[in-house]
Parts: sequence; C-alpha cells; structure tokens
Amino acid sequence: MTDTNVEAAKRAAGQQAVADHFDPSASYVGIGSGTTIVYVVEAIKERSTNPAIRFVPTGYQSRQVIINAGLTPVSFDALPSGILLDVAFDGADEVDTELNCIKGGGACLFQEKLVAERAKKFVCVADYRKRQDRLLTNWPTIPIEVAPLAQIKVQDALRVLGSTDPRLRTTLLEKSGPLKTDQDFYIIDAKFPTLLTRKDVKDGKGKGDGSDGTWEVNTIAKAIKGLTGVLEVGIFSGLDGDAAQALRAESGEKDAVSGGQVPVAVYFGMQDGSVVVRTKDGEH
Ligand SMILES: O=C(CO)[C@H](O)[C@H](O)COP(=O)(O)O
Repeated sequence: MTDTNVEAAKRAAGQQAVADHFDPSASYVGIGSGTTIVYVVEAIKERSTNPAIRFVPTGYQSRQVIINAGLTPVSFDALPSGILLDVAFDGADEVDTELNCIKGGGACLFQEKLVAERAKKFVCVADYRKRQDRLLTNWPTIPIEVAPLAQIKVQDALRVLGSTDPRLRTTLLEKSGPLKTDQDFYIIDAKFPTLLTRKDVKDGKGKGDGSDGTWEVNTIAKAIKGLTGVLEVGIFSGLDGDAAQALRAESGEKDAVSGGQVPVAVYFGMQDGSVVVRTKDGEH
C-alpha cells in the first residue's frame, strides 16, 4: 500500500463526512488537527460560499489550515458563553468499536478535546489503519499532556499504573529537546497493553481496573487524568459525556446528539476507495 492510497482514503472519508454533516448555513464549525483534516477543509471549501461561518481551530496547525483555505478562524476563548459549535470535525489515531478514540499524535489533544466537547456533534475522519476493535492495537501509546515541572513524577506514576515505557516526546530533531505543545507543555507517550471496551469487561475478558493488568478505556483515562501535573489525556471516551450533555441541555439544544468526547460517527477511508461509517449502532 503506497502513501498515495492512504491519502486517497483520507480524502474519500473527508468528502463523505462533510457531505453528511456540514450544513452551509452553520454558524460555528470546529476544525481539528493533523493530515486528514486538510481534506475535510478542502471539502468544506468546495461546498461553502457562506462568509459568515466561523471556524474554531484546535491549535496552530489547524488555524493555518483554516486561513490557507480562505476561511475565517475564531479562537475558542472568543466564543460567546453558552454558544455551541454546530459540528466539529477531527482526525483520530485509533478508534474502537465503542467509538472511543486515541488522539494526540499531533500533540493537539487538549484543544481538540475542548472543541469536541463544545460541539453539538463531533465527527471523526480517518483512514483504514485507525479502524480497530480496541485501542492500542496498532497505535502503540496514549499521548498525555503534562506540565514540564511534573514530567518525571507523572512518568513514575504511569509506571505504577502499568505503563511499560512512558516516554517524553522529543522534536523530530531529537537534539532540540522535548516537543512543546501549543500550551508550552510536554507530551508523554505511555505504552499500555491493549485497552478493553466496556463490553469486554461485561463479557469477563478482564476486570479493566488495572488489578489484573487489564484496563478499560474510561477507567484508565480517569486514572491518568487524575494525576497531578496532567493537563489532558489523549483518550476521547465517555468520561465527560454527562457534563457535555448538561451544557447542551442548559443551552436548550434539541438536536444535541454527541456524547461529548465520543464522536457520533467515524468515517474510515478504506483501501478499496470505499468509506466505512462507524456509529454506536455498528458499521455501514
Ligand atoms: O489528534 C490529532 C493531533 O493531535 C490528530 O487528529 C490525529 O493524530 C490524526 O492525525 P492524522 O489525520 O494526521 O492521522
């Protein structure tokens, strides 16, 4: 499989996700980070001539993609209180059957989570390599954003939770030192065994609470998020869904369907040119 096929898969997924979920009369649209989101923006640009739409970026790269497409960015902290985004699109590093995602391969997980939770619906777009039954199947690590001062302390705590190799992410030119996020924090990439879904735990495949060496997605996300020094964890799961739903209820949104961090749909571009859509009801 060549890179050209992977890029074609990303483009096909982006086109279909935008056709299904982008409304040209939208007011606010979230734009995630990475290489796949570029095709989402390309598809939006093909459809929209509405200059009133404001696009909310999830970091520096995302903002550049919006500007380069001739669209108008608005910073997350400039959004009026109580306003929800009509939709947020983003990529993912891996997705399981319960639509939990690993994100942060591009170090933008904190702002990506803010934007996803603020949207009436969160839609993910990815290529076939990201389509798995469980997290940490093909993607090796959980990205975690930490305060520089707490880096070593958090790495020690991750080892206690069972991470075999929690590594500080460096820049591509390793000699330049640790990679800094848009918040000027560090990223630790923590290796863990493949994560169980809620269904796996119900089916008795493991306790999922770390006591037998297995972790369920939401449980490990909560454990890592609870470590002092951690700004955010690159697991997008049902964790904050209730809070997000409460925010939507408060704003009186009737069409709110997202579970917060968990996408309503994930579009996977496949090797044969087709697109598989995964939702909570299965795949089609
Ligand atoms: O979470 C992210 C950045 O932090 C990206 O959305 C994720 O890494 C997917 O990137 P790509 O589309 O390049 O595969």
